[in-house]
Amino acid sequence: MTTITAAVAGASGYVGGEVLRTLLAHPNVEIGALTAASSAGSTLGEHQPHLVPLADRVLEPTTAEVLAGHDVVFLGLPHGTSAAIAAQLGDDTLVIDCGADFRLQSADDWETFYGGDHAGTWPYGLPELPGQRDVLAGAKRIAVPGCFPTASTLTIMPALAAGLIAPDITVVAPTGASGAGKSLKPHLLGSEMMGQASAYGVGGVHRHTPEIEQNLELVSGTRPTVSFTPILAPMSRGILATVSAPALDGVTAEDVRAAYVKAYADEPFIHVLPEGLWPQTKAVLGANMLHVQATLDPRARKVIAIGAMDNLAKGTAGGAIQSMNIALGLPETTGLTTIGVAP
Ligand SMILES: NC(=O)C1=CN([C@@H]2O[C@H](COP(=O)(O)OP(=O)(O)OC[C@H]3O[C@@H](n4cnc5c(N)ncnc54)[C@H](OP(=O)(O)O)[C@@H]3O)[C@@H](O)[C@H]2O)C=CC1
Ligand SMILES: CC(=O)N[C@@H](CCC(=O)OP(=O)(O)O)C(=O)O
Repeated sequence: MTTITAAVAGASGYVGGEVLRTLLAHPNVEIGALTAASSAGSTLGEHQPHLVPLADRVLEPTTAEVLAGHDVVFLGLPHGTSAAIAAQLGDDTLVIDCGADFRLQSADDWETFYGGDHAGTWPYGLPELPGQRDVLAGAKRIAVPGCFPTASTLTIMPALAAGLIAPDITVVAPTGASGAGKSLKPHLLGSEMMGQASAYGVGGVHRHTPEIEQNLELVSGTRPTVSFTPILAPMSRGILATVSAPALDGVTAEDVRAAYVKAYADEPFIHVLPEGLWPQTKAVLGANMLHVQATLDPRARKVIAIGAMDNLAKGTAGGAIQSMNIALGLPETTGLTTIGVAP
């Protein structure tokens, strides 16, 4: 059996932790160096108590010297820090960046939504996009999508691809606190977020907006308008992407259902729910899985699609390992579970 060595930078963070949890179940992977910043020198168990098999491993500083020599390096680092590290890792290493630095194709979009210089564009790790598995096969650099772009794109993609909707898409998406990472932020204190839901990034300013548009342009050939509103909900993990768009003349609920069933019939990590059932975030917790359902609102003449996904699993670590499998020529589903944790 092929054995792959994998290092994880940012191992003390939420993404690093979920990458490691997933890699521990991967039959081909041997876990190598684990790195962090302020936590270097401490053990992984101090930060990730659930990762018992790695509890005694000591976190090293995040340097190219420590990360070199592995087949795969996962970067779970803050925005803006990946490019310098990646530039020092040779083309014989597969570098998988879970941050945003290499996701966008347009330097203008980067400047508008992130500011500063655009580091570049890497093969985009969303295998379900048209033609993307070919792009990822043999890739040596992969940009893991943002969590909202994965959920939103996959939730509306079949309706757009089948020509059922106008390119005027609205996304409203409750999400859990883990999406913001581990570092202390006042609005994520339990006293602030327990028992309430609150919108943020309102008015087309959230940085995932151009990424969703970029993905959907690949689907339909023209760039749609996306109005995206995220909502912080009192949960740890999860996204419930609620996506709507005007239905074109003559489109029926049966057309919508048929488009989703057909589009995702062979996708191992997307489950179209039986008619009448709607996605729930708990059903996909810890799973590399999107649950999706769609219908027509006949009075408003809108297609309504809802997708549930774990932001850290299919939304980051699971998606990253799915793309890794494709890049390395392994079966795409290796080491990935589709079974959630509920209630
Ligand atoms: N959370 C999520 O749902 C998702 C996150 N992402 C992206 O993944 C990346 C990591 O996110 P997340 O795990 O949530 O964040 P966390 O804040 O939980 O973890 C950040 C990690 O990066 C390390 N780190 C911090 N500063 C530096 C630095 N200057 N150089 C090297 N390492 C550093 C931290 O180490 P230490 O503990 O020692 O400070 C920690 O291990 C981000 O780019 C984020 O945008 C992508 C998709 C979803
Ligand atoms: C609750 C919360 O703050 N969620 C994050 C999710 C983004 C994310 O994790 O993706 P990136 O890799 O692009 O940072 C946010 O909206 O910014």
